[in-house]
Amino acid sequence: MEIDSVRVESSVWIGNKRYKALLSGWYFSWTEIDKRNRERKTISVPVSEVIGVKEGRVEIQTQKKVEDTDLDFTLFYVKRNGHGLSWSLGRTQFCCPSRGVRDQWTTQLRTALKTHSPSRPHRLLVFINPFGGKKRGKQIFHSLVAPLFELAGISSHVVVTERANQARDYILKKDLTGFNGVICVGGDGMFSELLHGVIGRTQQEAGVSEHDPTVMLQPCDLHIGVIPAGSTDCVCFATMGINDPVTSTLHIIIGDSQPLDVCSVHYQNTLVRYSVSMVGYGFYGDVLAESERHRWMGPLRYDYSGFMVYLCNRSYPGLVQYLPADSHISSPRDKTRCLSGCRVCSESKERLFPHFDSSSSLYSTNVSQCNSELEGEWVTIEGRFKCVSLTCMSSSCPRSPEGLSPSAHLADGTADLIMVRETNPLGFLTFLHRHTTKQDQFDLPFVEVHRVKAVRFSLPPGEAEEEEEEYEKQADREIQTSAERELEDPEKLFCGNIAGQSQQHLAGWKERGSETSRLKRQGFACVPCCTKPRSVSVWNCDGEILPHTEISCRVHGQLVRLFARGIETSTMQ
Ligand SMILES: CCCCCCCCCCCCC/C=C/[C@@H](O)[C@H](COP(=O)(O)O)NC(=O)CCCCC
Ligand SMILES: Nc1ncnc2c1ncn2[C@@H]1O[C@H](COP(=O)(O)OP(=O)(O)O)[C@@H](O)[C@H]1O
Ligand SMILES: [Ca+2]
Repeated sequence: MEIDSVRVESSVWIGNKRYKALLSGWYFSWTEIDKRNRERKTISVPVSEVIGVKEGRVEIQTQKKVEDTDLDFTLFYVKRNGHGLSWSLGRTQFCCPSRGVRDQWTTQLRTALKTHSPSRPHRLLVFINPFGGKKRGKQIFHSLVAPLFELAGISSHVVVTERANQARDYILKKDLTGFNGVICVGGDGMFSELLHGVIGRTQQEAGVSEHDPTVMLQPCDLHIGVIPAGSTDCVCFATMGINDPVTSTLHIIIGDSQPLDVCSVHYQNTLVRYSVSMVGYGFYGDVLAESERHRWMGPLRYDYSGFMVYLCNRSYPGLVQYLPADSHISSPRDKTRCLSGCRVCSESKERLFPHFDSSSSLYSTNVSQCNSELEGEWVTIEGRFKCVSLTCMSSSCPRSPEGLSPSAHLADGTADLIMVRETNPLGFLTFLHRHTTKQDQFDLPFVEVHRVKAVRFSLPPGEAEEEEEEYEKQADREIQTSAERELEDPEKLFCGNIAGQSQQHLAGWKERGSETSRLKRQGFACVPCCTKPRSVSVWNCDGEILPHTEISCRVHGQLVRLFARGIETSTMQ
């Protein structure tokens, strides 16, 4: 074996073939040597993508040695499948000429791993929503995720949630010392809980008021990981290009880091919620409100409700004001894509954090800095809309592989405002259908899209009071909705599949249900489709119904970090 400060090299065997193994700089590679000593095919793995090195011949699932030998070691690494977005665990067994050489390889590889991957997590806090999506969260974690964490030497503390907001409250209140990240196994709603916990805690610790809509929020260090097990899984899909638990787990293990823009939603001077995917009024709000009554359908509830709400053919009056972003940097119709290593996003960092103090890793929360982000001329648009949506990222998901706004950026400090004016049913169907194809959904006469830093929505003066009064009356008659009736008989929520679930689980759902009915009493939530005229819709904020109609939204560039790297272009091994 040859070792110098930058290279380690030796002959090894894989099966009955001889190879030259080489560790050089950032890469470990092995090249087949044929019988005439000529070099053949090389496989090269970046050290940063090595998952683990084990002595002996080790199986993936059991991690047990299948044969006790002093000469072998097994390398586990990231393997790209298909177009490269889907990752799986690669495994290669190497046989060395002597035990000494084997021990040197394992030592050198482990040292290289520490040097080249300093930001890997060692301890993670994991929250599993047992009821998200198709209710397979626990199974996904224990069969696919936990064995990989163990292989990579990551320890985890697992909390299976028993009620809504348990994960958020845990992050806000408990001691998180020693954790390098928080992970959710669930959908966008579960991600949103972690988002609120992490942002809230960071602001508490930094002494920043989340309610002040003009304040510069403190960016969060604690990384968030998403193992998709929900209904839409938009956050996962839009940051990785795929919804696959193993791919997500591998991104977490290697400590990938992707900054993400977050939109804060305020009602007057109170923070209502944060959003990363969609704040949507009109169609998307109505779909969500309708879908809550059909939760028992699982992910299909959105397709069913989408169809029902489409048939209602509603449009709503509104006054939209927005603060445009710098159109010289990028535009929602520039046909570009935010991909891994995106130039627009990396160049945004300096603009977003001009006073970053690298010695303390703190960002000055100077209000004047923040106000400079809020400088510019507001634009006002009034009309009747089928929907008004704001998205900080593309919001691509399996239902819409290109997303709500295909050219939006994950971390540029802007969001895209999409306004779809009142149109005929066929026109709106064309708009919706284009979300499922590569056709431009903005190339329609009744659609407007703008890249923005902030948005305000209100009901047009005059019309507002009259219509809200009428809506309040309608909503009062709807207090006893079918959702409530289902909650009185919670087994229906789970489609009869309730055996073995604790009362506490039901209480969690009940808490959500009573929140929904409280909103209904206030006249904010949806009433059964099509039966009555309505002039006020609701806001869908990452899958939660907001309790206010008149809101203001502001984008906070790169506020949180995910264990992800953005969507990679094809990089086959
Ligand atoms: C004729 C075909 C029409 C197809 C229309 C497709 C449009 C899809 C746009 C999807 C945007 C998704 C934005 C993400 C929203 C999620 O945060 C939210 C909650 O997800 P989860 O917690 O996983 O349940 N999902 C939704 O609001 C569902 C919207 C579905 C609209 C049809
Ligand atoms: N144990 C639980 N019981 C009831 N609700 C829960 C529980 N754990 C999490 N939740 C809530 O369920 C909502 C939906 O969860 P999510 O994982 O996003 O699934 P889905 O994608 O199917 O909507 C989230 O908003 C979360 O707050
Ligand atoms: Ca953005």
